[in-house]
Amino acid sequence: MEALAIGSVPSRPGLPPPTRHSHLRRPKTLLASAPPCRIIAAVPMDGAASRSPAPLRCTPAETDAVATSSDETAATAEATQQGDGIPVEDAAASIEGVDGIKIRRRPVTGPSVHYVGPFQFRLENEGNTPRNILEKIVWNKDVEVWQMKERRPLYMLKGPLDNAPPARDFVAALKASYDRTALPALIAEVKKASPSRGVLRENFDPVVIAQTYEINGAACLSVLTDAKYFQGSFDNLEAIRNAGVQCPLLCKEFIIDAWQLYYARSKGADAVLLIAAVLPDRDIKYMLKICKILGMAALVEVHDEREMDRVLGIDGIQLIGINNRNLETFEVDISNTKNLLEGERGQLIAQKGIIVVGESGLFTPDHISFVQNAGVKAVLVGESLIKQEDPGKAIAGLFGKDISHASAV
Ligand SMILES: O=P(O)(O)OC[C@@H](O)[C@@H](O)c1c[nH]c2ccccc12
Repeated sequence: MEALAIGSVPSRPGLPPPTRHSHLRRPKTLLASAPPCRIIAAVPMDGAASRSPAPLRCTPAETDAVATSSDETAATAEATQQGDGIPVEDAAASIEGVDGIKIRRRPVTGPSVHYVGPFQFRLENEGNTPRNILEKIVWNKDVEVWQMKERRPLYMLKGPLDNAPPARDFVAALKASYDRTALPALIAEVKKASPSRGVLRENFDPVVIAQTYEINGAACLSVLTDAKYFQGSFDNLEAIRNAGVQCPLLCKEFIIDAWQLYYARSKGADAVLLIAAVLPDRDIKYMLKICKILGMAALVEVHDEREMDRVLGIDGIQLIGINNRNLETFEVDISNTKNLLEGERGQLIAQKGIIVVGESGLFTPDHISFVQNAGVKAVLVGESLIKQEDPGKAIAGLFGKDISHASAV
């Protein structure tokens, strides 16, 4: 495999410049214990993209180099994710052990694409094949963010933010709605497609959908910005913000790098999603601080007891989202919300004054009462609204009553 060391590798910010073959460097112990690579494809580089179903390109982030959200985490992440000096099994274990996240944030054994002269080879092994959709999304996001950062370095984003209108108060909007309706406040989601459900709505005008959600009683809106898996965009977020919508906006993104927080704010976000399955505790803490500086709220999403306990150990969290959908398997079970709020966890949440948001799989007034009885004060709803002919009118159907400001509640 070392013979395939051809091509140059751009350096990643904050890391030493790569040596000539550093992108193909593998720890000896890893080489010794890793199963032999399978050669999946060998194609000439010219015209390869048009013949290959999934065009192969060697992008900077497909290298072994690691960029993390904080300098603080860089050292640990580099050590664990490159697996330097530890056998592959131990490398995998320590990655899983990084502050409790189960997914691998980057391919452990480096890129799967290699070049020999004009040929591209995809060499797949366990370490560079995503184990589930969440890993796939996050690995792709890593490449994407790195490219976006190259185009718009942080200093370019920071300047204009000084004169930008302040973020709207996402948490206050949820509380006001709950007080007004005595029902969970609605965060209505502007989502065209999802990896589990495919395209949810063909005729998709994000601004019109956002406006109809607002008129019909949504407290806040959630706007998908991931393009590859959800057909969302930051243009949608910006367009909704510029169209005069008053509701605070949640940027629904897979955040892995603090740069994305600044970018989201620059596009009009008032809140961001931080997914505990993807972020180690110290990244969550670090990002919460930046959100505070930017005036944005953070919805910290959990799916199981372990993630909930991790998050309850972090100070300063105002919003916890319980996702009823397992992002690794797509299974949806709304009793997850109830299970995670039972007993001491529910008591601690109440003591800390945290607002819990029930997320995913909510379709009927019974579902809404079920999660409300479990203790949620807000719900995040996408599919059941967006699939209806008039997504705004669908809100009254979901709650069993009109919750718009116009209605006498
Ligand atoms: O369409 P649903 O089942 O109502 O789900 C909405 C929302 O909870 C879901 O889109 C979601 C929850 N957490 C996420 C994280 C990333 C992408 C999407 C999500």
